[in-house]
Parts: sequence; structure tokens; C-alpha cells
Amino acid sequence: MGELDFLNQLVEIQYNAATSNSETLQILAVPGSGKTRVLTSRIAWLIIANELEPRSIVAVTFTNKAAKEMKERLCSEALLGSKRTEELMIGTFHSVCSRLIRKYPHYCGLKGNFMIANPEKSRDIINKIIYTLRLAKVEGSNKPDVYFNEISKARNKGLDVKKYADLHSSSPNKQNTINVFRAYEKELLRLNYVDFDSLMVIGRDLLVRHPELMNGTEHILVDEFQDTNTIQYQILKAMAYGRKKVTVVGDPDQSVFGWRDGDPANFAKMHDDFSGINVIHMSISFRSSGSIIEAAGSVVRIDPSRDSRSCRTDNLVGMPVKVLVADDGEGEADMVARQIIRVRDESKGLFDYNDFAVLVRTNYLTRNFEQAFMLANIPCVVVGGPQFVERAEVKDILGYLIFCFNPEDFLSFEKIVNVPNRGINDATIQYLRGRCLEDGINVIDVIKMITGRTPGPPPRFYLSTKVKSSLTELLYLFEDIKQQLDTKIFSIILDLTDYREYLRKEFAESFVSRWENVGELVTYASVYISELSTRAISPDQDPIIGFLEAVALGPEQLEPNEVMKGKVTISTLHNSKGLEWPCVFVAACEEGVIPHSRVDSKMEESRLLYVGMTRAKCLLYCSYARTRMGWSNVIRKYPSSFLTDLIRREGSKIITPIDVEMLEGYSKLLKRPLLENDAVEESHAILSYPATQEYSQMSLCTQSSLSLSTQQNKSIIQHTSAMIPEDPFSTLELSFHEIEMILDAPDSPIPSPTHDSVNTLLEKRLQDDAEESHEENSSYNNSSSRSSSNSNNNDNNNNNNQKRLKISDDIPKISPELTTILKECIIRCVKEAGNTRHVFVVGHMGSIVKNELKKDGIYIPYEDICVEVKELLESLVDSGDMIYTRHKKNEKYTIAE
Ligand SMILES: Nc1ncnc2c1ncn2[C@@H]1O[C@H](COP(=O)(O)OP(=O)(O)OP(=O)(O)O)[C@@H](O)[C@H]1O
Repeated sequence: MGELDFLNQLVEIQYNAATSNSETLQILAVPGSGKTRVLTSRIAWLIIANELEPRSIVAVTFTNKAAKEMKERLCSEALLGSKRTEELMIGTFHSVCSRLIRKYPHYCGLKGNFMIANPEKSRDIINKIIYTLRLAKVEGSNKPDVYFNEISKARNKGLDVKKYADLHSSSPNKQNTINVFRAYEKELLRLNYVDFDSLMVIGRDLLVRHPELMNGTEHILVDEFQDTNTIQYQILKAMAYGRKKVTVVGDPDQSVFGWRDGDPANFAKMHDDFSGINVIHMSISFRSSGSIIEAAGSVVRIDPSRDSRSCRTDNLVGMPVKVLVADDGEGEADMVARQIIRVRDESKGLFDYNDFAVLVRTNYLTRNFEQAFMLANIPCVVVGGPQFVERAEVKDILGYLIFCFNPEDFLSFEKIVNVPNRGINDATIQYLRGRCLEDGINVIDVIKMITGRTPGPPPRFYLSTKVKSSLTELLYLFEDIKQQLDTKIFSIILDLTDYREYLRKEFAESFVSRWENVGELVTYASVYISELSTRAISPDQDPIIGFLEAVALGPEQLEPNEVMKGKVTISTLHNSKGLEWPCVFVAACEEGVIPHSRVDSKMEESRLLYVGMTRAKCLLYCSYARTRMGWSNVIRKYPSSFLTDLIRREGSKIITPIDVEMLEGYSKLLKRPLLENDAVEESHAILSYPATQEYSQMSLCTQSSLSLSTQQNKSIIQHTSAMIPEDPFSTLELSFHEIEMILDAPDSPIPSPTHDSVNTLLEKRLQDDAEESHEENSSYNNSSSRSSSNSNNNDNNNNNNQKRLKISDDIPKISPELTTILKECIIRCVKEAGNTRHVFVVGHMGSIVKNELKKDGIYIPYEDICVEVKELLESLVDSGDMIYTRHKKNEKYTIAE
């Protein structure tokens, strides 16, 4: 096997891009055209064929996750193997700058042990400044976010505080921001912090002043170039100083970070600033089916200013892209859940849950889906939700470590000083803060002085002996921690602070999950730190600082990979960038959501939708709801104007099944086999209520009428028989525990019927009906016929009604208990039926669906059934997943929709 065999995996245009000798190469590539494959091949080619040293290559990715993926790919033996990959410098602009600054802090006026402030920390600092500068009362500007965003924007444009102040010297409304900006920079320096955005400003300045720092670098590659902003472009220019070779890869149609100053115009700008430019267009998508490419194209083409670019594919055309409509947000989520189950079941083993993604414009929209998936028993993971490292207990432990490294950080000290509770009150904390500011020393030194460990003026504030001894203990604790900084540091902190006991006392109810999170942190930290210690790339970096830096720069790096396995992904559109799934639902495609009502660039929103749609390989659905709740109000919604063309051409409420031929096409596209027919168990569930033997028989008849095979219907039997086994009116006292036990019963008490047995039952039932009808005229008071009569309809004559009325007098209106049992059963069965294709509801549930529960002539208003049950049933009926069945006297069992 030759070292360059990986190039055989590339088509011609990809090969040309990967092996280009151009001084400056721009690769303009449509979604799914294999940018990642080309970039990794190019890096490997540069090292193997061009004999570049791995450490002479810098590859810049948009996220830490992308950097990690790139490293993983390069690590494969077919490309570079792990040794050479480790020597490459791969990371985001932030992390590349951070590494440089960490190496030369003195060039930037920083101390070596500086910490990186994440946005939360920055907001904390700004909040304090707002109070110090007495801006809290200034209308409209008292929110830390307002200042933070403005400062961040300025930095992304490459402005430091001086340039920002010069630029706005004549705007009175910017004076507060200028003052906050100045104070913030000062405070960051005092606390020995560099924030997220200033990393890049400092990094650029360092590179401009000391271009020699990049002397060992020969080639710089930048991924997702369409999203680079001004400061990043300036960093690239500074890094490339001295005519280093540069490769940029990107797609102007996927530019979705304009709000962070990302600008695809940087492609054009390069023509002024770089020489020897060669542009290669990769316009064939390997990812998506023809109909997906076409549908996505119709969205992005609405931008009149867009250059005409084509995106093609040789893949199969595939199923048309569907636009799904629901009455409201919850209905939409239910509909998606059902469709996932259906597609998975119909796919002959081709799609599993982790092949599905639901993408939404904003975070709050994920909630309905989480809930619907939980009810439908669909495993899911929300990407971009609360991050692991943002959980309170994880932050506590990290806080200790951060403070031990950086005792200048009073904010961290404040957070941990009473975790666990040490009885150090607010007044003492404020006093300590004041002393730090006045004396220009850190809090450790202040504590040493006031507790008499080092000489200094006595405290001008009364400190009780108890507080003094707490502070002394704290001092010892920090010293202990500092002396034991190694891979086991987190376990040591936990021991020294008796953190487990603290969690147990303070959070009795959530103790277990919190403690699990702590356990996860310990595992990750030790793996991460020991990995870092063995890496050749940054031998000069302290591995624990490396770990803290990874936490600050990109917590997603530390998220367990396992979480994605076997689960449907729910993500924002922004977070879906660079990823792909066989089946994608882009949800809440509504005007005001996408395009979002509060954005400057509508066209950027169309590109965002385009990004989401092009994540799909085989199946794509766009859904919207006609109404949505907003601040407790029902708001009328309209489909996104971006979908107009799609709705006109392809949209349809009717979801057609995926036929075998289509599945075979998808199987080829995904390079996965279909399971043999026999291996696919098509199952159906029938929920019957009341679930007497009689109704179970009725269910069997339903199966028979539906011509479902016994093999298919194993679960029907289970569900019907697993319901309440007796007349429910006598089972009201069943506890939930008992119901659970019944529902959990592993074996069905009713044996699986054969076709013959179904027919026999059917005949017997008809015969019984005839007899029963005869008996009804003379006597009518046994409980089994009560159940039977419960399902009768209007056709009953008045005499019978009279009699039944009497009987049903004993039966009060459907009681809350019964409703609860009913609800539990339905939800449980629907959950259990998660893997089934259809859910049929027979018997009284059928009646419920008919808008009234009619028992022996007494109408029980539908409204009395609890809302959830009603909604659940309605949604099932709407989707056609449930078929209403009714039994007419002396008629064959019929099924009505
Ligand atoms: N030459 C090829 N032959 C077959 N499949 C390919 C080829 N190149 C790439 N692919 C496949 O196409 C899919 C898309 O590739 P990749 O993720 O690299 O696209 P991309 O250009 O980065 O897309 P996006 O910009 O949308 O993130 C992947 O599944 C990849 O394996």
C-alpha cells in the first residue's frame, strides 16, 4: 500500500484541490462536496508528497469540535497516523492565538498563568463595573449584555479600546460604552484574565509586532472561510506574512455568522492582499439526494444579490422533500416523533435513531421535541443545550482549580468561598475585595495579613474568631491543593473540601445526578490531562492549564461522545453546521422564526435554512405549525416565505411510505445494507379500553378486518392484554403500582392467535351479539354485557336506553381516577408502541375520539376527559395512526376512520 493511496478516494476536482501547488488556493465548495476530505487529504499530501514538517502547518477550523474531527481523521493510518498528527497545529483562531500568547506572554504585557474568561465571567466583570461606574440607572444601558456585545463586536472588527474610543469620540451615546470598555480591559488585566475576543486582538497585535514568531510555519489552511470576520482575516494576513502558502476553503452560501461580523467578502478581499491566487470550484454534492439539493437551492436562490453558483449531485433523486403542517408547536413535535418512528420502522433496518436530526432556529424551540420524544420513547440528545461544564457542581470544582492557578481572580474566590458553607458573610467578602483593590494585592495575600500569617496592618473591620479561623482553614486548603496539582487534582479537591457531603446536605433530591456529573468531570479531566501531558505539541504548557483552557475555549470538547450514540439529535441550525444525517427535520419553518423577526439580514436567514436542509442525505422534511404559544398567548403562524417555492412544487401533507426501490437507492448512498425482509418485524399496536377479554377479542377482529397477519401483530396482543384486565369500573382502586405491574407483565396472558382462531373468535362474537341482543329485551344486568353495551351507538332503541340508563346510574360520570388510569394506559401503550407502525384504538377509546363518551345513553361530555388524553388521541387520529372503530349491533364489525 502506497503512502499516497488516500488520494485515490478523491474525484478529479477534489484531487486537483488537494494537490494544488498554488501559492494561494481558494476552494469554493458546495455543501457535501467533501471539503473535509479535501482538507485532510491536502494536509497529508503536503507532509507526505511535499515533505513539509507537520509542525510547519497551521490548520484553522471554525470550532474545537471540527478541529478534533480533523485530527481524528488525520490520525488514521491511511493518512498521517497519530505521531505526525500530534505535531500539527490544528485549532480555532482563538486557540491558535491562545497558544501563541501563552508562549510569549511577556510580549503582550501578560503574566504566564493568565486565565481565559468565558462570556459568563466577562459579564460578571462588566456587571461589577456597571455598579462601580454608577451606570445602573442609565436607561437602556444597564445590562451587562449590552456592553459585552458591543465590546465583542468592536473586537471582532479588530478594534481595541483605543481605536474604538477614537472612532466614537464624537458620539455622546457611546461614552458609557467607552468607559466600560476601558474599565473592563483594566479589570481583566488586574484579574489576570484575557477574554474570548481579546485573545484574537492580542494575538493579531503580537503577530504584527513579531512576524518572526511564525518563521517555522510554511502553510496555513483555513476551513469555513466564509465565516471569518475582520480580526480573523487580519490574523490570517499576519500569520501569512512573508508569502507563506495559504489555502482557504468555504462556501459563500453557507455564510451564517454575519452577526459576528463573519464576511464572505473576505474571499474577494484576498485578491488584493494575497498573490498567486487560484480558485477551484467544487460543485458536486456527494451527500444529498437530488430532491434535497433542488429544494435547498430554491431557498438560497431567493437572494437577488447572490452570484449564480450551481450545486449538483449524481446521487439518486430520492423522495420529494415534504412540508409538514401541524396545528400547534406540540402537534408539530408529535408529528415529527411519529414520522421518525414510522420511517425507522419502514426502513428495513437502514435508519436508526441516530440517523435523525431535528433542527430549529432557536434554542427554546427544542423543548417541545424533547417532550414529545420522551413520551414516544425516542432517545434523543440536545446539542448546544446546557453544557456539561456549565452545571453548577462542575463549575464549583473548576472554580477551586481556577482560583488556585490564578489567585488574582476574586470572582472565582467569591464563588467558592462558601462552597461548602464556611460562614463567611457578605460584609467580610466585600471587605476582602476592598483590601485587594486598595492594596493592589490578591485575596490570598490579604487573608494572610488579616489572619496574622504575614505582617501587615490589622483589619479595619471586625472579624470574629470563627471567621478568622475559617479564612485560615481556607488558606491551608488552597495551599494543599496547589501542592498536589497533578492528574488527580479533582479527586483531591473533592476530598479536601468534603464536597460529596456538601452536595448530599444541600441538594438531597438531586444529589445522585449532581454527584454523577462530578464523577464525569473527574474522568474527563484525568483522561484529558494525561493525554495532554504526553503530547509533543506543547511540552511547555502545563497540562492542567491546558485543560482549563479547553474548558474556557470550547466546552464541547469535553462533552462525552457517547451521548450521541443511538439517539435522535435535536440541534439549532447554527450548531448543525458541518454535520450530516440521513434524515433531517427542519422544524418551525415559520415567518418570524426563520427568517427571524429580529435580524438585520433576511438573506443570511435563507442561508441558515439552506445549511440546515443540506445536512440531509436521504430524507428531508420541513415543518411548521399554524399556531404557537408565545408568552402564554396563542400566536397565529404562517409558513416561512423561504418555503414558498417548495410548497408550490413539492410540499404535501400526505406522507407516502418509502418503497423498497427507494430504500435500495438510499442503501447505496449510505453504503449500508438493507436487512432481509424476514428480519424486519412490522408491528402494530391496538389499544383497547375497557380491556376485557371481550374487547381483546374485538381487537382481534379488528386485526382480522385489517388483514394484518398474526406475525405482525404480536404486540397487539400484548398491548390489549396488558391493559386493565377487568371491567375498569370495578378496578378504580388499582394503584398506579398495580397498573405498572400489569403493564410490565412480560408474558401476555392471551396466546398469540392464528388466523383461524381470529376467525373463530369473530364468528363467536357475532353469535354472542345475536344472543345478547335477544337477552337485552328481557334482562340486562350482568357486568360483561355492561361493557359490551358501553360501546353501542345511537342506534339503540329508547326502551334499551331506558334500561341502560338505570344501570349506568350506578356508573358515575367518568371519574378523575378512571381518567388518570386511562391516560396512563394510553401514554404507556403509545410509548411501548414506539417501535410499531400503527396504533389502533378500539372500544371505548374509539368512542372518546368520537367527541363523546356514550355509555348506555348517557352522554359524557368529551371535555370531561382530561386534556392530555384528548390531545393524544386527536393527534393520533389526525395523523391517521389511529383508526376509530365502532361496533354496530348485529352488523359485522366495521372500521370507520
Ligand atoms: N469523493 C467522494 N466520493 C464519495 N463520497 C464522498 C466523496 N467526498 C466526500 N464524500 C462524502 O460526502 C459527504 C460530505 O462530505 P463533507 O462532510 O466533507 O462535506 P463538506 O463539503 O464539508 O460539506 P458541508 O460544507 O456541508 O459541511 C460525506 O459523507 C463524505 O464522506
